[in-house]
Amino acid sequence: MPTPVRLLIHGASGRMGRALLRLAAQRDDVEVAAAVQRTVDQRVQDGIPVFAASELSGVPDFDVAIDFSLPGGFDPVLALCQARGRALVSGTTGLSGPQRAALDAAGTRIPVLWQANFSVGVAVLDELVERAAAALPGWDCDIVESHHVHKRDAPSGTALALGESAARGGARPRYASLRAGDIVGEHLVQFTGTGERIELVHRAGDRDIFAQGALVAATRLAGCPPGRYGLRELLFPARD
Ligand SMILES: NC(=O)C1=CN([C@@H]2O[C@H](COP(=O)(O)OP(=O)(O)OC[C@H]3O[C@@H](n4cnc5c(N)ncnc54)[C@H](OP(=O)(O)O)[C@@H]3O)[C@@H](O)[C@H]2O)C=CC1
Ligand SMILES: O=C(O)C1=N[C@H](C(=O)O)C[C@H](O)C1
Repeated sequence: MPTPVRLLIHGASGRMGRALLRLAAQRDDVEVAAAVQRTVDQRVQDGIPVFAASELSGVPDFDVAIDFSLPGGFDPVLALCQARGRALVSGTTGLSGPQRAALDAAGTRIPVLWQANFSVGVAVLDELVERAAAALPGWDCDIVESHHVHKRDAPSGTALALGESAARGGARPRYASLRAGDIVGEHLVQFTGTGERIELVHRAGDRDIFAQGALVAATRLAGCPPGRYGLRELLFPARD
């Protein structure tokens, strides 16, 4: 049995962080070295040491940090990974242009994977959107995303990433956002011509799909050379 990959879970008390901790506990290829959240009320949880964001420099050694926090928490965890020479998997959305540039720069020193959406279904949707956009010149392209009322960024990271794929295919996407109830995440990409319409839609029913994707990506990123990695090349290595 190979040695488990040691994880730092950053954003541990959040909706995604809780799913990551629960699913990591069910796997034998990872172990959680530490959990980090903005504020701490319990120093140890289920045997895992918990640190406040202000204590980040004191976390024990780890192989890969998994970050699902907020843009305000992103810079410190990226800096920590670079200082320690450790890999980073991040799904935090709403990052600024400079933060995205810092990710690219970090890829020259450590293995880095940032992905707006860690579900397999959205990875496939992304391919379909680019192909549809290329095949439908002149059609309108609208991306409608729906999420729970607690989500802060809009359009969602996924909507923006799908829009980039549509643009690569030649479309000029427009965006609309809906915040309602407890919707986990839905993305509709609609291509409209004259007298006809194509709708490509992905509906996430459970955050576990994102958490599983991030955990698998972390196990594959551990031990990789420095670089800026994509989810598809880690999940489907034979295809890319
Ligand atoms: N790429 C993907 O597949 C997905 C991405 N996301 C993205 O992941 C992020 C988290 O989502 P979600 O779990 O719903 O959010 P939550 O608000 O539920 O959780 C946020 C977490 O980050 C922590 N946090 C907030 N600010 C900081 C900071 N400055 N430093 C360190 N930790 C901080 C919070 O700690 P505390 O509780 O102490 O405030 C909490 O643990 C969002 O950007 C979301 O868009 C979500 C789902 C899937
Ligand atoms: O905040 C969320 O919940 C989600 N955020 C990601 C995004 O911004 O696209 C991914 C997913 O849709 C859930």
